[in-house]
Amino acid sequence: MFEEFVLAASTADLSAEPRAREAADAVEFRMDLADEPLAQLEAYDGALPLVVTNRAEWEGGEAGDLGRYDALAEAIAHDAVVAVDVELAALRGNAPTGERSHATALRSSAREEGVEVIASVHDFESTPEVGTLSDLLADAASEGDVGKLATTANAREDALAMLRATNEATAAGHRVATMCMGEPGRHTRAVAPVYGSRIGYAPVDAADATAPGQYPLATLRTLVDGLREGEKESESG
Ligand SMILES: O=C1C[C@@](O)(C(=O)O)C[C@@H](O)[C@@H]1O
Repeated sequence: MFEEFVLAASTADLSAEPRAREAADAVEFRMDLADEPLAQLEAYDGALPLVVTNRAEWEGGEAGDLGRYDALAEAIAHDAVVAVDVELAALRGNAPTGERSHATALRSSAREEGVEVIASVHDFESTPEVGTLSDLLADAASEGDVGKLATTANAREDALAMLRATNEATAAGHRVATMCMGEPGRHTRAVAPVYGSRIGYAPVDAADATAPGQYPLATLRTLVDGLREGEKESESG
C-alpha cells in the first residue's frame, strides 16, 4: 500500500467516505473519536481502503484504556482495513501504561491478516533536533512497515529539521511518513512527500481537523500532486 504516497482522509464518521473519494487514496478512521466504531466498520461498504487508528489518550487521542487493542483487533479483521496505526511507545514498552504485549500481539495479528503496521510518534509540544528525529524515524520504521513522525513546529527551522530527517531516512532505505503540526510547519505536509514521506493526512471535512495545521483535503491533494508532477518531469527531462 505505501510503495507510493498515500493521501489519507481522516474522519470519525465512515459515512463521509463518498465525499473523500475524489481526492483521497484511503480513509484514516479515527476510532477513538468515533461513535460506535465497530458498528461503523461492520456497515462500511465504501470504495476507499481504511487505515484504522485508535489513538491513546497519552498520545493525544481519546482512547482511554487497554480495550482499544480489542477494538483494533476486531477492526483489522475487516476486509476494507489495509493498515493499522500503533504508537511506537507502545511497541517499545515506553507507554505510561506499559502495553508492550498488547501492541506486539496486535502487530502479529495484523501481519497474519496482511494488514500493514504504521508505527507512530507524536510530539504536541515541539520538534526535537534533527539527530533525534532521525533516530525516532529509524526506530519507528524498524517496528512498523511505515514509521510515522508528527511533531509540532514552533519555527520554520523545525520544519527544515523534519524535511532533512525525512530525506535522510528515505535515503537510508526506511519507509517513513512525516509532517509537522502547527502553522510554521504546515507546508511540510505538502513538501515532505517530495523527500519521501509516504502518507499525508487531511480531514474529510475541514471543520473536523484531527491535528493542528492540516490543509483541507482537496488542497493537500493539489499541492502534493503539483509538487510531485514537477519532480517527475525533471526526472524524465
Ligand atoms: O498521526 C496522524 C497524523 C496527524 O496527527 C496529523 O498531524 O495530520 C493526524 C492524525 O489523525 C493521524 O493519526
